[in-house]
Amino acid sequence: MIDTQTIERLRHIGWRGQVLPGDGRRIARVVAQHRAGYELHDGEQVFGAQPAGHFLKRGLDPAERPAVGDFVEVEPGKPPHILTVQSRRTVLSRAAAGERYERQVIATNIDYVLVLTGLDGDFNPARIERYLSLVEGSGAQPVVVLSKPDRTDDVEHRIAELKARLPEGTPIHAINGKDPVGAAILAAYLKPGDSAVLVGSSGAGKSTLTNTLLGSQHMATGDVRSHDSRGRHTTTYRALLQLPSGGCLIDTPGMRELKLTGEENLDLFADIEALAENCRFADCGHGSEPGCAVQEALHDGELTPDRWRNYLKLRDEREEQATMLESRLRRQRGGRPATKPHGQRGSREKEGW
Ligand SMILES: Nc1nc2c(ncn2[C@@H]2O[C@H](COP(=O)(O)OP(=O)(O)OP(=O)(O)O)[C@@H](O)[C@H]2O)c(=O)[nH]1
Ligand SMILES: [Zn+2]
Repeated sequence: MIDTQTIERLRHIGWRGQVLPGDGRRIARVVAQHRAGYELHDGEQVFGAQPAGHFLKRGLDPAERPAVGDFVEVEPGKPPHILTVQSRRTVLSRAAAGERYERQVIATNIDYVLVLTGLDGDFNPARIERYLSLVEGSGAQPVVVLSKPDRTDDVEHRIAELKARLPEGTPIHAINGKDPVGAAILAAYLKPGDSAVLVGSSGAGKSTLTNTLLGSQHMATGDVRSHDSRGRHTTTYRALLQLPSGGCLIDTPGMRELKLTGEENLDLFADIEALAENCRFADCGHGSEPGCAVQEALHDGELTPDRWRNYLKLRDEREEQATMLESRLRRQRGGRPATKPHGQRGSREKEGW
């Protein structure tokens, strides 16, 4: 049955497929994942579902299981079952502890990651860089959104500072989160069929901006947490918000609580890593060694001291994190040493990082 209405509805929640499945099966989007199962959205309503047995097989790469953002084929029933995961156009992931280092999928099929930071005292270019490093390689496009421009006299200067620092072409917008006219510029990233997520530290203005983007619709949206024990207006949890501009905002606890733990990959700094390979000595500490390519680049202004420091910080955190993971895994194994000692990456680990 060719059901144009169904296709239309799915388009609104970001589906780009062409053909609906037969046999009474349907397509829906994963909007939340719990221990007890999945929450799916079909463009109209939210319903629960269980993964089919083959997703639970031991040894299956966890990245192959349904994840938030996935479009899945569902078999009706009580409960409905997720049969297949449609191919993903983008995958946001991070390294995670498990039996070995592996990628944990955070969200899929996200077109834009809006990285939100206040221009007030919270302004922190290094943190923005870290968020971008998380987005690197996902296929999603990062967009830097600077909120609270009304809280500083320094907007132009801070934007210039960021521009100099971030990869060329990264969009940067200063937007008062309470101003619908200003926020309208983000419609470019929230067009019909686009999916975006909003990330940023607590208080950056995510809820404020979300409500502004939702406009008059925001009170009418479903899935609002019905009771709030604290009795005050807090962020209502709505996993998938369909915006008036036609795009949708995926608002998952997984993204909201996204902590930067040093697990990010450092692709953003690939140029620095490449640079360091030109040092005369293979074990160059990039201090006062002769023939150090990093020192030379710093001297020439090719590499800014800020960026170099941030790179070193991220690299150290990553090493620290790896050491912690390693000892945790060793404890889990009952004290046996790791099969792959820290610092000696096998091909699997390399993929993971
Ligand atoms: N002056 C000004 N205040 C803003 C702006 N955007 C947000 N705020 C204020 O900043 C505070 C925090 O905003 P929220 O939207 O709750 O921040 P959040 O990122 O959702 O925070 P969490 O829910 O903790 O993750 C609120 O008091 C907002 O009114 C802005 O552009 N200008
Ligand atoms: Zn060097």
